[in-house]
Amino acid sequence: MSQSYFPPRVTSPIKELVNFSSMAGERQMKAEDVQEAYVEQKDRLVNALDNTKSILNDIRKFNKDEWVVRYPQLKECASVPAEEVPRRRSMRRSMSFADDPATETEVVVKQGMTRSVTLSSIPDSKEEEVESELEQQGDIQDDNSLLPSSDFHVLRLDLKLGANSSSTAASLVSQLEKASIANLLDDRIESSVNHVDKLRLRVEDTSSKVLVTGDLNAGKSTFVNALLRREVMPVDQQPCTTAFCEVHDAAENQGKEEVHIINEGATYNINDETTFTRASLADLEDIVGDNEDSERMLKLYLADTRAPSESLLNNGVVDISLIDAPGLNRDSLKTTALFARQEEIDVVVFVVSAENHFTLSAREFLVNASKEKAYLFIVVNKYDQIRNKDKCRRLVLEQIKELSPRTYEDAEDLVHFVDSAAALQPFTANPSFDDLESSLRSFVLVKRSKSKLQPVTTYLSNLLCDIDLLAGANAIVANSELEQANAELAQVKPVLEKMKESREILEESLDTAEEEGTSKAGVRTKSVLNFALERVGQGKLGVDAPLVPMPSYPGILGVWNYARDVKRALLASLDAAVKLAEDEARLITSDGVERIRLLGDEHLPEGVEKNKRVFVPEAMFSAVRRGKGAMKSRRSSSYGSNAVVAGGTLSLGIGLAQRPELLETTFLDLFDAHHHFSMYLGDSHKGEKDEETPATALGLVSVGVGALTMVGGQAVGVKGVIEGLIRVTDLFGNETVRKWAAPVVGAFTIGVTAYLVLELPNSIPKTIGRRVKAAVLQDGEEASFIDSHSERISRETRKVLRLASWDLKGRFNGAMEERGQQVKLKETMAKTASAAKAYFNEVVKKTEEVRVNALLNEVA
Ligand SMILES: Nc1nc2c(ncn2[C@@H]2O[C@H](COP(=O)(O)OP(=O)(O)OP(=O)(O)O)[C@@H](O)[C@H]2O)c(=O)[nH]1
Repeated sequence: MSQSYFPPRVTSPIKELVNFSSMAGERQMKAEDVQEAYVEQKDRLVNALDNTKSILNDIRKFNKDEWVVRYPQLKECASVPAEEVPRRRSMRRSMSFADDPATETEVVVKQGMTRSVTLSSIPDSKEEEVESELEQQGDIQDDNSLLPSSDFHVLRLDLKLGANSSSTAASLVSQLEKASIANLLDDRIESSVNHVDKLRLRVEDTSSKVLVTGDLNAGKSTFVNALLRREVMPVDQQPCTTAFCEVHDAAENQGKEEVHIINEGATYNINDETTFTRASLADLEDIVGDNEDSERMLKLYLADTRAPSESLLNNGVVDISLIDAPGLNRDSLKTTALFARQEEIDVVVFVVSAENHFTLSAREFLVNASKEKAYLFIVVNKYDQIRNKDKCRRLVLEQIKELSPRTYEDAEDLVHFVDSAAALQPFTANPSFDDLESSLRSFVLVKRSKSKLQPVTTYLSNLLCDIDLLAGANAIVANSELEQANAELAQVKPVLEKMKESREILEESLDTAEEEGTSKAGVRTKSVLNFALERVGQGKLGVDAPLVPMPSYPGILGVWNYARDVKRALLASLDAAVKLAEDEARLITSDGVERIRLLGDEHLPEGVEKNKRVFVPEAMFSAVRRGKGAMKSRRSSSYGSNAVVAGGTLSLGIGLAQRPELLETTFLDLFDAHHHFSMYLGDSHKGEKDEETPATALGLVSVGVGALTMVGGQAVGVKGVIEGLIRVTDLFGNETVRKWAAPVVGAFTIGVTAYLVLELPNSIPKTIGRRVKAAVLQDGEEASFIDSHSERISRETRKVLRLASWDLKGRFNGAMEERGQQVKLKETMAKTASAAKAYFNEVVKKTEEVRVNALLNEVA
């Protein structure tokens, strides 16, 4: 006798159930063992379900709070053509993710003893190691059913992805964000958790339901009565059963024998009186008769006084309930078929009359039911009525072979030819019915394990396999993100450290550059202006290449204009000297800016944008030419907004040659009495060339001219001089004066003439130069010409250098902040990825533990 309700090569306790069922004669004795094995495996599965649920809930939480769980997709490696590679190569898979189908990573799917799948990225697993490992598993791979699945079973998302997916579908999916897919996955996991809850309830449910159905009048009620050894169900030659009568042990109803008529639309609850109406067993026939057309559900509680080893209901092992269903007439076929498909129906017992064999409706029912349950228990009733029993047996079995092949294979256990009516006769031996009863008991018990535990086992195996795939793939992603973050950290962190270290040095260097540039510009300005002023003081042009040349002496008649032109030329040369100083400052500033640029090159990390600002030396000191036109031209300047434009302030000197008060020419410009007196009295300044000039008559002339200026005031022209002379001659009216005046006038005349002829061309520039020098050095309340220019130019230089230095500092600080943020980001990324990697590896470990503890490895 072979019994194969389970696949071959099974070593679990369930296998013992099978063995039990195949050992005729020992069935009753082993009933307790069966139950024990069942309970053990049930407990293991309940435990596994609880642990799996906790893993799933944990993944959901992790997905929500810590890590967006990626949904992997495995397919055959496109790079390895199937016909060219050894079989073991099929373990290589190409992994992509639903949110990024274009990026594929080759992975190795390590096949365990079961459907468990361990993923590892190619670099993680040494090629040879993998190959040899796979070779060792050769025998397992020969079994196609054990080949690793390249996709999810339970947690599959309907994303229309995969090896055969069209590019359109793939591109559509690629638009899905990681987070949306993680949400879809979360929903899927949630429904899986709910299913786990349902499975747990089902596994914990100790009852087992046996549905008895068959053709009209086939003897179903008689058969149920025979099993109960009591005439409980109404038996009639007329078709009578229209209700579903579910028979339970009275122990479930506090030992009370009773009928509960379930109220229409109510969900039966034995503890809720509103869901049913109580009735006496004696009224059952009437109740069934009254409800002929309503297909009511009745609950019958019966006390079976027989020993547990004999009784089906009171078997001491499981709570079995028998359901006497209406015959398969046209109206109830559908209802019964539907009923048979319900999950809680563990066993379908089909009663067929030996006289009629299988009717059309019976065939239809059997074909459908065998799809659902595979094994059916068939009772060929009224066998006593058959004369040619062998022929009947042969014909019935042939039909069963056709209708339910699996049942036919185990016909010895599952197909019974009996006389149910005779079984009800007291004290009459009925071995065939006893055999049927015994087989049915075993079948119910074994089927119970099968029907209740197998779906859980299969579901759990698939689910754990999916969790493995999910966790393995995410561990790979986490690992690659960790590596990437660490690699990026290795690049960015030293840069940041270096920047931190060099920040102070850079700031100091920039301050130095600014200070040095500024002071150099100031010093140079002073030196240039000093030199120029010195020369001007000597009556020479302040610069070698003057804008206005020194005029040539035009003769005595043009002396006035000559003095004015000399003054203008000298003043213009001072202006040119200022310009020269500015030009030098420009060069110094350029050097400073370049120095700052080099500091930037030295201290700024790679990839930082170069200074967009352009230093335009010409734009320096441009604001001094203020006025509407100047401002306008600056605004419309071609230097653009990024040009370093630093304007100086209008101070002394710029445009000296344009300042009317300085240009004003007086006699003092021609004859500097004070100077000549000083010279004459030997109070000249040290170092002045005039010091060497001998005190001649010219000195006296100067005195005269000085007097003249006293008379004529400051602003006299040639006309003024003549008028002065006339006024002097008036003095000659006086007698005393007339006496000594003659020689004086004579000397004066000679002196003036000599002076005019000989000295004026040389003395005018010197005099004017001296006066100009004195004027620009003591210009009102303002600082001296040299100091104010030096201050202005150095301020301007500082402004430009500071701007360049601030710009560099800004970019340096910006770059440092950016690097700091990058480091922070990468550190967080590395931390998250590292935690995720550890977490998913732990999940893989946990699922393996669950699998091992639930003995799933042995029954898969
Ligand atoms: N000789 C003989 N008669 C039987 C046997 N089983 C049932 N009967 C008779 O067949 C008739 C119908 O039996 P039921 O048990 O009412 O049949 P059923 O299938 O429950 O009928 P419905 O529920 O109305 O479809 C009754 O008269 C029984 O006495 C049997 O094994 N041998």
